Amino acid sequence: MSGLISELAVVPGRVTLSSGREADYYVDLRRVSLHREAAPLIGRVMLDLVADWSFDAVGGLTMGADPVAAAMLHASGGSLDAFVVRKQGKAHGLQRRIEGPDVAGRRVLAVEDTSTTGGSVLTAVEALREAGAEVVGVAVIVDRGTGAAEAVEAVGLPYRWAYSLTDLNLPTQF
Ligand SMILES: O=P(O)(O)OC[C@H]1O[C@H](OP(=O)(O)OP(=O)(O)O)[C@H](O)[C@@H]1O
Ligand SMILES: O=C(O)c1cc(=O)[nH]c(=O)[nH]1
Repeated sequence: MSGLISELAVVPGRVTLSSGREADYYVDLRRVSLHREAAPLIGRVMLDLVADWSFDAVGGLTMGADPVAAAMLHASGGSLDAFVVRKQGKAHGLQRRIEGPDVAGRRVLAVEDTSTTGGSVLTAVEALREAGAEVVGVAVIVDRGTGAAEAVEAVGLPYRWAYSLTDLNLPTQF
C-alpha cells in the first residue's frame, strides 16, 4: 500500500495547501482512493487501523474522505454504513448537511485521506456532533505530521494514521 501511495499520489513541486500553507510536494490520495487496485486495499488497511474501535458508520468532509469511507463500507462485509459531510449545508431538497443513513445517536468514525492541520476533519466532527452522532475517533490514510494529531486530540478524540511521511520516505516540512 505504501508503495502504491508513493507511486501514484506523491506529486513534487511547490503547492498551496487547503490551509493556505505552502509545501514542496502534494500527496494526492484521490489518485489512490479512486484506483481500481488500491481502493480495496485502503478499505482493509483503514479497517485494520481501527479494529479495536466500535462504530457502525464512517465518513468525513467531502470530497477527500468520500472514497475512503466507501472503501471501508465495501471492505466491512455489511457492518458499516457510510456518510458524506457537505462543506456547506444545501439550500434545496432536504437541506441535509450530512448525506446517507441518519447518524443521530450512532457511534461513527470520522475519516480523511490526508490531514495537514486537521481543520477539514474537525469541520466534519463538528457537524457530526451537531447532528447528534457520537464520534469515536479520527483516522486518516496519510498524516503530514503538521498539527492534525494535536488539533484532533484537543477536541477529546483519539487520532490514528496509517502512514506518516517517514513511512513514505518523504521529507517532513514546517
Ligand atoms: O488537514 P487540513 O489542513 O484540513 O488539510 C487536508 C484536507 O485538504 C484536502 O482537501 P481539500 O481542502 O483540498 O478539498 P477536497 O477534499 O474537496 O479536494 C484533503 O483531502 C483534506 O481534506
Ligand atoms: O493540506 C492539504 O491541502 C493537502 C495536502 C496533501 O498532501 N494532500 C492533499 O490532498 N491535501
